[in-house]
Amino acid sequence: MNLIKANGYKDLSRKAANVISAQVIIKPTSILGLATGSTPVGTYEQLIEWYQKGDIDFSKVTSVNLDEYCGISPDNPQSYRYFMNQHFFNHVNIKYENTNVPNGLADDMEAECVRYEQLIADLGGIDLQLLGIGHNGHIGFNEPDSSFEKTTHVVELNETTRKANARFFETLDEVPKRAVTMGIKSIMQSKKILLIANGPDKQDIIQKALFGPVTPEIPASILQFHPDLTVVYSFE
Ligand SMILES: N[C@@H]1[C@@H](O)[C@H](O)[C@@H](COP(=O)(O)O)O[C@@H]1O
Repeated sequence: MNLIKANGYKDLSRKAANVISAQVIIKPTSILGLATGSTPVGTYEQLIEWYQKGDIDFSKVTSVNLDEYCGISPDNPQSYRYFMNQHFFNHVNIKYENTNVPNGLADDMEAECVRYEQLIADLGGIDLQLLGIGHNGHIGFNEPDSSFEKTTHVVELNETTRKANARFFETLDEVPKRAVTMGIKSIMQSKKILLIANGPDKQDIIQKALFGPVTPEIPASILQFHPDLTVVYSFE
């Protein structure tokens, strides 16, 4: 595990963007696993800035996002597809057809999970997966559970997660109750993982996830077993 302490959010964003940038420069056809949430926003901003300066080229990159809410259309500003377009895809030269987010509106969610998992396999797996972390240790939307759910699946979001995400919605009632997420196996099979955590409220869960027992009650704790994990954090 490679632990990198950053001095505040701007520094964290720059350091995380450096890891992604190095990946894309070394392998322009990289498969990037991308994440939503407030933490990666600064990382995307930094990457956009470097793209605009001509330092990084996304034209051959393919992306696969971790998760999406069920029952929300891609045009809905609260959807993760919309988030990715707004915060990243619309500002760089990644080809839209090479960007993938699970379809939360699929009629048959089971089939959508199978399709998404197969898509990742057909791409040859993820080269670098970016992850944030929820206060309960969730990664993607893999919520604390009695076992590690392996592949892409539909989850019932728990109350802490819905409350934490309610800030993006008008009311808590509007926060979807279900989401589709890559599973632990999908994430763990990524060749490299970059976990980012920002703010004093993430210190406790990072401590538990990285240095406590590996348990599905703290989904991120499985990352201790990943052979190429980089964690960039700032608890300021
Ligand atoms: N599904 C996302 C996660 O992928 C993200 O890591 C988490 C933390 O978000 P934030 O970075 O806003 O704390 O929020 C959501 O639940």
